[in-house]
Amino acid sequence: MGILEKISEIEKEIARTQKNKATEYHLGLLKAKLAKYRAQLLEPSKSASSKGEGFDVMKSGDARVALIGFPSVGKSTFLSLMTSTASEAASYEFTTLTCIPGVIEYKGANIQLLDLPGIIEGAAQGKGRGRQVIAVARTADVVIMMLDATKGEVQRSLLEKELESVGIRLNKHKPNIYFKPRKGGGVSFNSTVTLTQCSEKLVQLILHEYKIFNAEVLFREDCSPDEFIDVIVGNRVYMPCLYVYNKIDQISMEEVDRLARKPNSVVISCGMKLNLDYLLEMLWEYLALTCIYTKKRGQRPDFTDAIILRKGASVEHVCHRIHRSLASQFKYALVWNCGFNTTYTPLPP
Ligand SMILES: Nc1nc2c(ncn2[C@@H]2O[C@H](COP(=O)(O)OP(=O)(O)OP(=O)(O)O)[C@@H](O)[C@H]2O)c(=O)[nH]1
Ligand SMILES: [K+]
Ligand SMILES: [Mg+2]
Repeated sequence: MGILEKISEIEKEIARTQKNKATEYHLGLLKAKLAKYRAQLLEPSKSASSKGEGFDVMKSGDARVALIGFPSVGKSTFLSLMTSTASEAASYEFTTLTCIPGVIEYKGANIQLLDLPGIIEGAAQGKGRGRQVIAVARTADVVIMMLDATKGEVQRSLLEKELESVGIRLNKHKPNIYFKPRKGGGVSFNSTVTLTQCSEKLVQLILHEYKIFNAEVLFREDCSPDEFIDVIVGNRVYMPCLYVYNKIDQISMEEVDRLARKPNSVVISCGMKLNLDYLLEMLWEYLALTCIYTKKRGQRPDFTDAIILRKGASVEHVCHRIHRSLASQFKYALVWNCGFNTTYTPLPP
């Protein structure tokens, strides 16, 4: 049996297994198996053709945003609107076949925007250019999931499922579980909170499935078995995602209103250039970038030249951006109106 068949067998079994106390362990085990097969599926295949030409775009600028969506939702139209790069747009599906980079200049930052081919159901298993697209998505700082406002919600959940199945976690934080395999001593299990979804026995079972017999596990949060598996597997990507509903020129005001109220969502029309400014504001927020301006003694700051860093960056990060020798000679900094961490925390080596 091929991996795909095994995956589908397990998925079917999970679907037909009733969720209750008696089946809890069985389900946990199935999920662990499922995650294992998916991981195998994602291992780069030996044949060179799967790599796909036209997808290895260099990272550049201060941040990277990937455009993910079904065909013909308006991704290329959006790239051409927001950047000085033109990406061919047309009414037929799969107009775009490679990764097309553009740059959005905003608040002095250069944000790399990547137009990508449309993806469809089954993308994660290699349908269309799904795998290449998803591989690019993993390298982004934020994903814009572009949706056609005239089409149903099913698009959104299908794409979420595709990304989920390859270990991309949208708008979720890393589960707060301490996990450390060790040489001996069995599994030591502890939790600082009451657990309603996992138990020591279930954790043991899942670990055994991964052939881990010695480890330290500490739950600091009431996590689910899936979240625990994510921690064991380890290569998950936790990524902010903005759901962008395009083509609102085609739907009623009531419908626009309904979509706009959904969490993490923005409504736009590329055709009529509606709400694009607001989308940029939201994107900026999701990228969590901050502008730092330097000033000379007795002079006003130079607001035309910002140092762009992630929120949470330290003064040391700023030093490194200015000159790599600055941090070692650094004595103190005067910081105004800061959205960033002013304590001096040495960078990891
Ligand atoms: N009505 C309307 N049509 C739009 C809007 N934005 C894009 N379109 C149209 O939608 C069609 C598809 O646009 P593309 O930009 O090619 O879509 P895409 O997502 O890049 O498509 P693929 O590259 O094939 O995946 C084109 O005919 C566009 O003119 C919009 O806001 N409103
Ligand atoms: K198209
Ligand atoms: Mg396109």
